[in-house]
Amino acid sequence: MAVDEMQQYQESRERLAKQKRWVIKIGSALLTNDGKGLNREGMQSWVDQMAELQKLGHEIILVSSGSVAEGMKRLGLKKRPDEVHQLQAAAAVGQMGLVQAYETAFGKHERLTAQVLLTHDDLSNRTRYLNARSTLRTLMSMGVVPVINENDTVVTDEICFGDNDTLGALVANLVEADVLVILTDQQGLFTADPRSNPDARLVVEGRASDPAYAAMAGGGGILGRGGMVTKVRAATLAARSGADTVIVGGRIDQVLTRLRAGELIGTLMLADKEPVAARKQWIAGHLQTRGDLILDDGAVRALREGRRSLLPIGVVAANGRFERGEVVACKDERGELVAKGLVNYSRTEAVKILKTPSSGLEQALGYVAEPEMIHRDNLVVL
Ligand SMILES: Nc1ncnc2c1ncn2[C@@H]1O[C@H](COP(=O)(O)OP(=O)(O)O)[C@@H](O)[C@H]1O
Ligand SMILES: N[C@@H](CCC(=O)OP(=O)(O)O)C(=O)O
Repeated sequence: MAVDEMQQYQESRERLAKQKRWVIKIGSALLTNDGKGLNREGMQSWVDQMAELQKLGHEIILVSSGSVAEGMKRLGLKKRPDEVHQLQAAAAVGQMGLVQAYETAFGKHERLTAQVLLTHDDLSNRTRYLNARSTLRTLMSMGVVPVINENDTVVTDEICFGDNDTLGALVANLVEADVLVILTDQQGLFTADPRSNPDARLVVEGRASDPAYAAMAGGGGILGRGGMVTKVRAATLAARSGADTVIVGGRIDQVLTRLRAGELIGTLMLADKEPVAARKQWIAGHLQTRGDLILDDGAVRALREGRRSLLPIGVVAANGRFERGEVVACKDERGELVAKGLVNYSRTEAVKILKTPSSGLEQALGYVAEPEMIHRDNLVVL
């Protein structure tokens, strides 16, 4: 490796180490001791490291596979069932063991965990997306570690394909993570599948948008079956909201704390844009507006000059038909477009809280979903 190349790689790792919010995905291939139930020793070690990262000020969200493998052990199944309903049943049985194991492991650090089961559909439905986002944000603010897995009882595509990598990336988008770490059974992404190509070399760093990496990636093993293809795709998805992805060997001693120390381990796949810029481009470009909020002059100034959130007190009218989580246009009283954003309240709710100070929301609605009408991270000023 050339000296300046090495220096550039080192600098990227130091930047990575300082990032605050990490989604950590642990794959079946690692978690399950080659199919003999959960690898509890490994789990305790990753949990110890996550607790260490939390002490250093990082926010941690865990996406963990392993339910099918643990269910197989509990049910005494020798091989992974071919029938989907049996896989679903195994996942439901195994999920109990999985969350028990994490709760015990984090309990040693006096940390609580929370079980969150999601489907891809939950994350493409705007209302459910915002609900999941608020729950996860609240858990994080309480210092609780969300332990997320696919809800295999209600969806079957992923369980057949064995792909929690995509879920990891969608969660990274959902919580606007800075980093997605994918822990797996290989040291990282190699130029070809190392199981069949002994000459394959480890990729140290690349851009998530570079199509060359998809071509290097092959399918997976018997337990976790998505392979590297889904990990590379996950890096591309995570990059949409600006998260960098590291694909790295979970068996590397102290893997997470070493990433935190800026060590050059695994493969770093960089996003092209900063997180907020990426998210705003997504809001501005891809989503249709469902209604209009009319803002008073003070609110227009707060958005244009102060880069603030839009509060209900500055909204004088709400037109159209929109639900929580949909995109609305924000206009001034002359009808000129000021901004677009993901609204926290439906139109029916919004009309009840026009010109209302944050302290009056509970009285007007009977509950408070969020103090802002639109949070500034979800707002694109035009
Ligand atoms: N280019 C590659 N570099 C590294 N591993 C690869 C590559 N192509 C395919 N693989 C395979 O992907 C597997 C990891 O994927 P998978 O079994 O789905 O793991 P997990 O359960 O962690 O998601 C590795 O064991 C490896 O054999
Ligand atoms: N949700 C299931 C399957 C997910 C799965 O195996 O994904 P992966 O670890 O990416 O290969 C489980 O927890 O076993």
